Amino acid sequence: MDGPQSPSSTITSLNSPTLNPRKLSPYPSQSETMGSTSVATAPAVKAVVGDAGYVLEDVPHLTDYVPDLPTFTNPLQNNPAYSVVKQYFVNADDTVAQKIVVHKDSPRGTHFRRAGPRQRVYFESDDVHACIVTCGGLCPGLNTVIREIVCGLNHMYGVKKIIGIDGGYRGFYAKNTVTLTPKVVNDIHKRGGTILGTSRGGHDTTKIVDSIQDRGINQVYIIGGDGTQRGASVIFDEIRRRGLKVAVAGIPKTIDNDIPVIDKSFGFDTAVEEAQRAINAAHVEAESIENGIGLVKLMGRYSGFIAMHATLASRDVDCCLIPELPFYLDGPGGLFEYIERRLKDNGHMVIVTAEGAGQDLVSESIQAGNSKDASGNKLLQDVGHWLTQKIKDHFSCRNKMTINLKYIDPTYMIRAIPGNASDNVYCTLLAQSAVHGAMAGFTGFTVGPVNGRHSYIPFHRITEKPNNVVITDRMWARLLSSTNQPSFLTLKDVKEQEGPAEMLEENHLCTDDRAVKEEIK
Ligand SMILES: Nc1ncnc2c1ncn2[C@@H]1O[C@H](COP(=O)(O)OP(=O)(O)OP(=O)(O)O)[C@@H](O)[C@H]1O
Ligand SMILES: O=P(O)(O)OC[C@H]1O[C@](O)(CO)[C@@H](O)[C@@H]1O
Ligand SMILES: [Mg+2]
Repeated sequence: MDGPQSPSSTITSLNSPTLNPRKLSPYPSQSETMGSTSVATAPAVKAVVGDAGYVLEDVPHLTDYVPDLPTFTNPLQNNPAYSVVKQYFVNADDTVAQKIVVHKDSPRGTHFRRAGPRQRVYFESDDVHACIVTCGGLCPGLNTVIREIVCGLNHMYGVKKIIGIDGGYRGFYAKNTVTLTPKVVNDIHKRGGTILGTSRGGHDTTKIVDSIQDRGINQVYIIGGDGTQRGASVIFDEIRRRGLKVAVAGIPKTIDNDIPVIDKSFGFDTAVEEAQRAINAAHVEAESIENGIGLVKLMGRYSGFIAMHATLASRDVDCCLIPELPFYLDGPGGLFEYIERRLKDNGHMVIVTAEGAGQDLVSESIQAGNSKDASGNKLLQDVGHWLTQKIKDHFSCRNKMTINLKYIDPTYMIRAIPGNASDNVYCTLLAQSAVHGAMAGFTGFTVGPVNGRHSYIPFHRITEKPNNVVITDRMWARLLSSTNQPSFLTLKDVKEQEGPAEMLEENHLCTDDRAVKEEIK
């Protein structure tokens, strides 16, 4: 059987006694979303509950709200490249476990629908009219994802009508579109940025869905971070409310790696690799001069993954500061004391700070306004300049010690480069998984690897909370042991940081989500 739903177990509806979809659902209730026009709507959360605590958090399907849709043979069945591959098509029942470290009696936990091609599709190739949009900040690999969506649609499914939306969400209603063909996108993966342009703000749901409807678009590929996926979720809600046969697929983009559930985001590896160049430069500068300090600022608004991984990779870093780590400057166990000791012991040091680190401290000393960008994200104070000044002031005070501090801010240089080899392969898989999902009629999903297997994840799981570094986790312990920096933590801080035991598990960049487990209890 190859259909949208797993044949096993029960489909949990809005009235399920097992899960409480109102608490899980980011969507308004049916009565809230239904206007005067009456269309069939699917349950806000699709969950299949099985034995031993198994839960499939499924994604919506066009058949949930558009009745009697015909299906077609997947053209890949006759594609010379793919038809020879045994088991190329994904079994309709395949799901991917979010939790892979299990104990004898522990519940099997949350699963997601496995991504990949299905035997039957819900679009005829000639009828597909796809569009691609990129939103939010830049990230290495954006162009690769665009390229591979275009090539995947064209080469695998014979789709010819593909357009690009110019300049993010507002491009749907304020700009002309761009025609995308395999020829147009052939070389773009070698360039940084996005050939489609991007923007923050400008998300007008009604105008966007009007534009989708007016242009006859029936597959929407939305590449962007947490804000973008929130925008994609409300676009999907409106499309479903209007009863349109339009598949909405999100491809998660975030250089900060702050999207939960997925193993890691594309561009992250490239960013960590590129950050090594800045850290090397800081180290060369610092060790060439007496009491040299190299300070490098890396991206990471609320999540310090780039700083943490760049530090671990480099081994030249003596101190890493991230948004998740409360630190302090003065007194025993503080940053100044550590710098002094390190300079006395080693003659030089390298500090890496994520841009979001120490924002509370910076705001205390600089009268911070509450400015936001066009998407409503808080604009951060420059921790790099602030730290530079603070360190210089501290050591020059009463001629304490002569130091030489060099500050390097490579943030935009890192963000603007093309994806590296491994990110390019990763982007290809993301794009192809999104294409397979949309062709198979799935909608309202974000695609991404969960424990190494590409999966379709409902929007609300991606947007409900950010992925953060857990500083009571083993990865941060490795960092502390590599840098020898103070932990800056009191026992009380540790207790507050600690979640249940599973929060302390390692293996993945992403942190586990407890919401559903709480629901199931
Ligand atoms: N809650 C929301 N509802 C609808 N649209 C949103 C929402 N949040 C953000 N958006 C829209 O999504 C787009 C991108 O959002 P944002 O600028 O926050 O970047 P992002 O996708 O989070 O990427 P990144 O933060 O990694 O650069 C913007 O056009 C913004 O208007
Ligand atoms: O200057 P912009 O374009 O607003 O982007 C800066 C932000 O974008 C990010 O790279 C996320 O995409 C953050 O790390 C950073 O704070
Ligand atoms: Mg964001």
